[in-house]
Amino acid sequence: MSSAIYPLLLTAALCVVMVFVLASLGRSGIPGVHAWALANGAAMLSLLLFSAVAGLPALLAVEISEALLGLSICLLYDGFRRFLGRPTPYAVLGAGLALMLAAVAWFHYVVDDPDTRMAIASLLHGGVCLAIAADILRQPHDARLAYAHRFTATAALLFAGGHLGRALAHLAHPRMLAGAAPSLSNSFYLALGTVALPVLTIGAVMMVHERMLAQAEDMANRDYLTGAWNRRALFRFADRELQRARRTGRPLSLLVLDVDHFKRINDLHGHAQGDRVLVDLTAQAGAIIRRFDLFARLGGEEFALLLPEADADAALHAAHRLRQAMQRTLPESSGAIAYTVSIGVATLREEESFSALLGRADVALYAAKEAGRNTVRMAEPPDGLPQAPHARG
Ligand SMILES: Nc1nc2c(ncn2[C@@H]2O[C@H](COP(=O)(O)OP(=O)(O)OP(=O)(O)O)[C@@H](O)[C@H]2O)c(=O)[nH]1
Repeated sequence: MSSAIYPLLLTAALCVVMVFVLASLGRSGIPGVHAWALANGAAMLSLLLFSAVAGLPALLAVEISEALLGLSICLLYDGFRRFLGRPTPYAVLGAGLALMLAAVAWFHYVVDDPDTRMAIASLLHGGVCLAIAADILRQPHDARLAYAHRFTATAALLFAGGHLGRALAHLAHPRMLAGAAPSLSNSFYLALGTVALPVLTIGAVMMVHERMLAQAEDMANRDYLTGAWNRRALFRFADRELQRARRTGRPLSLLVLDVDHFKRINDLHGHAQGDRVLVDLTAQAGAIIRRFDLFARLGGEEFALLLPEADADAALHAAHRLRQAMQRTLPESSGAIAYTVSIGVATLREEESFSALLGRADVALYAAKEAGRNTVRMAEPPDGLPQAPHARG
């Protein structure tokens, strides 16, 4: 048995392990997992055929094994496209695979030229690896997913470069890589060709894990109905911001807002329409707030907006903008749904806890309700300064 067979068998075994790993992620419902498992299955069969080459008919040893290996890289690509939420260009992939197989058969039966055969197969693999890297790099993603994305894109780029280099080497130096004696370049290209699929599958599994972690984090920190941060996330974020404000001496403000006569909206239009108001209000806030502000649902129809680096004037300005943006009428078949909000504003005092700040913002909200609703009220200012203006509009 040639020593070149061992890496092939080892990689085939790795592909089997990858199928089991991916099967364990099947329940996650994350798109792409099944395609990646099929890719590893196809690669495993192909590698077994390649390693049994001496005892096989030529068609199985060359065309079928190349077809399975080509199919495996195309399935891998399909998995990444599904994962990234993009349609797979099946026609292009199918045409590429068919062309590669036709060329392989030509350079097998018409002109027996193993170098050109290998170069053509490497071109397909290199091209697909390049497409995988480009798709991952192009996809905008959450910072929490950056590590696995970077790992996989870099690996795909390296494999693309390796495959393309291998194709050139076969074309430029026929027979250089086909010798039985294991030269450095021979071993390098063999290793490269065989480990690409398991390594890219490991990248895919890392990407799935990171996405699942981010989803679990969102489930723990986000409000299910509106997608706003929840009370738990607000308190954790506030704790960090409070410490930062103390350390840097920068201001920190909090807005508490509540939908006016929300019970009436529910009674008049139904609970589902009430929910719609809460979702709409969250979207309005999302369009206004800064990247580092945190908008959270405290519960029911009450929300909070934490404004790092905002003093009383800036917070009041933000509150007026929000109040205006949330004076809305939503079209509905049973009659338009009009809603408004009242807002209480407080700016952090020295040595004040977040609960105390929230309490003062709540008192200011109550004052806004008392003043007739659809208005903004400021909590009593820090250190006995005069009351900030709180005109409607
Ligand atoms: N649709 C919907 N209603 C909710 C939700 N959570 C709480 N509510 C309702 O919100 C209403 C709050 O009513 P109240 O606390 O009386 O306040 P309000 O009618 O908004 O009156 P003011 O705040 O004084 O202007 C109650 O009827 C709750 O059932 C929710 O997630 N969806």
